Amino acid sequence: MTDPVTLDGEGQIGEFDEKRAENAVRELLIAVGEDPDREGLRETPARVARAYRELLAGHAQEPEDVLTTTFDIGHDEMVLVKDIEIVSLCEHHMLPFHGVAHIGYIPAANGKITGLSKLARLVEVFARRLQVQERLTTQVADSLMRILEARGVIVVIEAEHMCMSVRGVRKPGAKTTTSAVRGQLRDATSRAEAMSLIVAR
Ligand SMILES: Nc1nc2c(ncn2[C@@H]2O[C@H](COP(=O)(O)OP(=O)(O)OP(=O)(O)O)[C@@H](O)[C@H]2O)c(=O)[nH]1
Ligand SMILES: [Zn+2]
Repeated sequence: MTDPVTLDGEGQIGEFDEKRAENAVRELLIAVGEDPDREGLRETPARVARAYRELLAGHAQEPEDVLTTTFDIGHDEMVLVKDIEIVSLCEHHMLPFHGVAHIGYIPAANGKITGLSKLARLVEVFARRLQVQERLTTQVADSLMRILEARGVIVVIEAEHMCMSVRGVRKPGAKTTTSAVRGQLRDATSRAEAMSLIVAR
């Protein structure tokens, strides 16, 4: 039998086994004292399995799959896309965390830039995996540096974790901010400038 969930460092895992996920949800329903065969729950294992397939679709994708369209328009100043809504699944509790990502980069010296929507698609690739917010942030930043050969990158993610709001410590509204800054944007002045654009409303 192949091992279906072997994580490597980049979060690539095996095929999503929908039947196995369904069986697991059925077991969970029994474990919490429910009758999985009652009318309202009959289709639930299949629905939940489909939901997880969707929420974890990024495990089957690579950043290269979405950072495809590149143009050379000779723009060499920062490009910043703000308030990209994200939903991810925390790997500790498998509960969602949701919020916004802000992504800025200084294009390569050869002026290679990508389509604006591709930045949002890139976040999706990594958000639709079992994650911690810090890793999500650094994976987006490192992919942009590597694939676009960007001269600098800043990624800031602000999110609320359901595992902190609906259970455990129960602090709804608490927001976590993470950032990853690479290349030329690490310079104090550039970093401050980028941050001021990100916080400006
Ligand atoms: N750094 C980091 N921590 C996270 C993230 N998502 C969830 N956590 C934390 O992971 C930790 C897991 O702690 P544990 O003590 O093993 O689990 P727990 O008993 O459920 O912890 P509580 O949430 O405090 O009840 C918790 O403190 C969560 O808040 C994340 O994206 N980044
Ligand atoms: Zn959690």
